[in-house]
Amino acid sequence: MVTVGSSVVPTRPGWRQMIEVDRLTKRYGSTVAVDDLSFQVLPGRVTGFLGPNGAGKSTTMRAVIGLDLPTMGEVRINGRSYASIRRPLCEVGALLDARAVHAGRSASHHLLCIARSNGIDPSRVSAVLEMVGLAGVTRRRIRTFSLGMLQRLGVAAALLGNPGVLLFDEPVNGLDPEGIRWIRTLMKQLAAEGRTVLVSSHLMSEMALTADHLIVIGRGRLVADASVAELLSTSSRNRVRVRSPQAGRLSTLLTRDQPGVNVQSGPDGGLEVLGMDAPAVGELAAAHGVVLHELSSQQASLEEAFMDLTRDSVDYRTGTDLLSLESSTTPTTAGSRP
Ligand SMILES: Nc1ncnc2c1ncn2[C@@H]1O[C@H](COP(=O)(O)OP(=O)(O)OP(=O)(O)O)[C@@H](O)[C@H]1O
Repeated sequence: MVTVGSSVVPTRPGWRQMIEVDRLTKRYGSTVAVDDLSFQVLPGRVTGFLGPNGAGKSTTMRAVIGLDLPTMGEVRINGRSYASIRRPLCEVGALLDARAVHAGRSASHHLLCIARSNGIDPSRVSAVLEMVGLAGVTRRRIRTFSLGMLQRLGVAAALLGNPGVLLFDEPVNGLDPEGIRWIRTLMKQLAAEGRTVLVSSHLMSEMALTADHLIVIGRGRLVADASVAELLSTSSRNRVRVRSPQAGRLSTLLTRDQPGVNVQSGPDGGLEVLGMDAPAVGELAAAHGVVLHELSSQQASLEEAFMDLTRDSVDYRTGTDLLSLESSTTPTTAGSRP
């Protein structure tokens, strides 16, 4: 049984911690993985960490927990470096690589070893295994675990010290729909308890449901630091759908003398208008006596907004992607920057 709730993980008044990434640069030889990156992750909300493949998300997360030393800049957790925290697992929990476990151990032995070496009460082991839904397989060797089970075990390890700061790198990888839903609920619950939650994912639809705030990076640099709503509202793919028995005339009116307005025909004879909001379309139609049968604002999806934002920082692109970019008529929109 999966249990997520404040009855299992009590709220602690000390959970007002924040992660500060301050002018972080990380180079591996000639590769600049992270490039003068600054942002803050605040408590009480789920912060999604997005970026194309190779953008530097994992490197940044590793730097937060001291696994990678910055080439320049620093990362602070509540004002201190990870190395200076006396009992790190009780302040910061992280799931970065679910496969990085001793496969010959059982789930409970694995967690017990971590608990012992970090001065954590061993009673937490059964508590966290219960929380992540692995209570029925505590004695099974980890080598028999599926990827989804490994992810759950990694989440259990991150929660072991009941920390106020949590980092999850692609936690839904390998999870089934029930598992994805469970992770979503868990993230929100942890944030609602006042913790600081940073989670990376490539699943935009999932991020749209889970995150309150987004940090988007591309080629190691900050692209956007904004709420989900702000980010969606700035997308150039926001459009107005309009249907009219005088569609041809309306289309001419919309594009005539209106720089930046783009009108496309939909399959049902409707029009999709980019570069103008719904009230302006309605007023223009009314001023010229054009009858409207439908007028609605269509918001871009997070995936569309993400594609806009990161268009210039995608390192790996297929031929099909290139074709669709070339045929795209909409300009790139930058999100709000701090
Ligand atoms: N240990 C390393 N040695 C050399 N290069 C590395 C190392 N770790 C990461 N890189 C490089 O740094 C860049 C950023 O990688 P990173 O894994 O942080 O990106 P990411 O955003 O997490 O990518 P993905 O979404 O594909 O997981 C990439 O070009 C990667 O090849």
